[in-house]
Amino acid sequence: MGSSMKSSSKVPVLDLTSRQDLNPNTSTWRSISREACEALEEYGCFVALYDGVTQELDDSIFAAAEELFDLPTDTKRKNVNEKPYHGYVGQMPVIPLHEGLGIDYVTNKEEAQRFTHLMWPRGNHQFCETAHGFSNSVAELDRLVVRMIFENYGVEKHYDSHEGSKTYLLKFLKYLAPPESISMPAFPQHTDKTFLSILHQNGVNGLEVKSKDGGWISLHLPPKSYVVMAGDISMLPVIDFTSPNLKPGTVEWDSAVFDVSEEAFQLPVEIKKRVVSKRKYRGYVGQIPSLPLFEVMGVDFAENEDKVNEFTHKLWPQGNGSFSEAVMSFAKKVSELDFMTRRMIMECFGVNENYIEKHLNSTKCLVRMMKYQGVEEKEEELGMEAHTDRNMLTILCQNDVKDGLEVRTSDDKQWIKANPSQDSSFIVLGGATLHVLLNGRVLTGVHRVMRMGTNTRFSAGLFSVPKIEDLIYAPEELVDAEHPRLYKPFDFEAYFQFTTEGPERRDVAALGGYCGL
Ligand SMILES: O=C(O)CCC(=O)C(=O)O
Ligand SMILES: [Fe+2]
Repeated sequence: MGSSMKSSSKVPVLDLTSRQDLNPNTSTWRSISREACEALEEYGCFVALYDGVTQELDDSIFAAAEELFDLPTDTKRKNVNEKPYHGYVGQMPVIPLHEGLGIDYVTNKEEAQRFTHLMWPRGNHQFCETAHGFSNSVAELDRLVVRMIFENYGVEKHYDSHEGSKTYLLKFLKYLAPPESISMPAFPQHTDKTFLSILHQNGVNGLEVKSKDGGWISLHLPPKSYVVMAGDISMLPVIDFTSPNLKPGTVEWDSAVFDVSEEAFQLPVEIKKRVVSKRKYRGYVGQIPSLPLFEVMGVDFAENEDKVNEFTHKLWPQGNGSFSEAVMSFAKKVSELDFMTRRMIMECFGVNENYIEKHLNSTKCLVRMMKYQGVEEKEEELGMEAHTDRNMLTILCQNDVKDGLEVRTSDDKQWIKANPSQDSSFIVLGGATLHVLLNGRVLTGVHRVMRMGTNTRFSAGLFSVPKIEDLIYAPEELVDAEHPRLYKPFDFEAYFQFTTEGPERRDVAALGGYCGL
């Protein structure tokens, strides 16, 4: 579980109390915002001094926690939640000192009441008021910090939609003292799967954060302080490409894209099999024994009306205009983002204009619609195995089931949830072809889909794929003494074929073996 080396660094403490009179557009606001972001970049957290929670609530929240943990285990177990670590956690052999109970959607009064009623069927007004009141006060701190972050990074126009799409979970956490005062982890190292987490504790220290040098920093928290911790979701950069014409997340978009894919997947298996292709990952794929939750429909040449209609016709001989229309408009709209992104990347690396033009016209569109059945159990289940994409660029979006896609960090140590930051977000992934074309300048990220929760997740992706006739090679301007040419020109189709002959062949390492110099 990693080393226990201590670090001498200190996590910054920022004063966010009312004495600072924090108002947007003041210099204090801007400088504290900058400090907050610097701390999040450096340590992934900071300590906030905050007086928005009254002394009374501060006292009563820990009394409430004690009262809650004192309930019989069977009662606590009634708090089930399909999301891991949201319901009751306790009596786990690997973390014997720990117990946790989550109240999901706690800032909503009815939800706080529902939880209270579940634990105390005869009612516990005091508990409910405390949990709800404390959460609302801490949510104010969350909103303050999120506003600071958004403004500091110049994306304030997305603040409202971010806020609108957010819900709050209050977690009560208890850690028993270890026996005979030996020091042992009460909870293993991890990152939070949230955007931000805010932690408050009674007078007993224990939380440690890992610094960039790998050492552990112990947090000694003064009274009225809160640890503001960046979760995985804020680790992925968000880039604003908002265009008035591209409106995912709207009812129209969702119904265009995800309704038709639902309709297609509802067809009987024999019909879906009419579009099975010899080429894996095209046409229909489903009923894979190792991935029972997963099905996909891939429409190749989605920019070409005849090809799309031909595909549609195989599924619906009587025709289905809305399916063809949805596939083509998805391809057209998302291609704009694909072209823009690829152009920006290439311009950034100094690729000449002629090559960029030629390159942009050398791809075709594959639209893939994916379905991942929900799961009953509390456990996570694999929806799509870990892999890298082979094409140029992949752009993904999903229905209202945001959880699922995860990307692995380049040190291979962690999986980060790639949840969209808001309804209108797309996830952009570079494929192996882009990696070759840019002479290794961009990485090809390993990603997978994990399912949890009972709802069915639909995702849709635009895959820009080289046309068969073009050889892929890095232009001269990306090759110099510092960046020797890494790969021979390669034929995408032949490479694709190579990768289908064994799962390990999709690794970037295998790419080196295939066409490395
Ligand atoms: O469904 C998703 O979000 C991921 C799909 C994916 O990685 C793929 O089709 O290559
Ligand atoms: Fe993928």
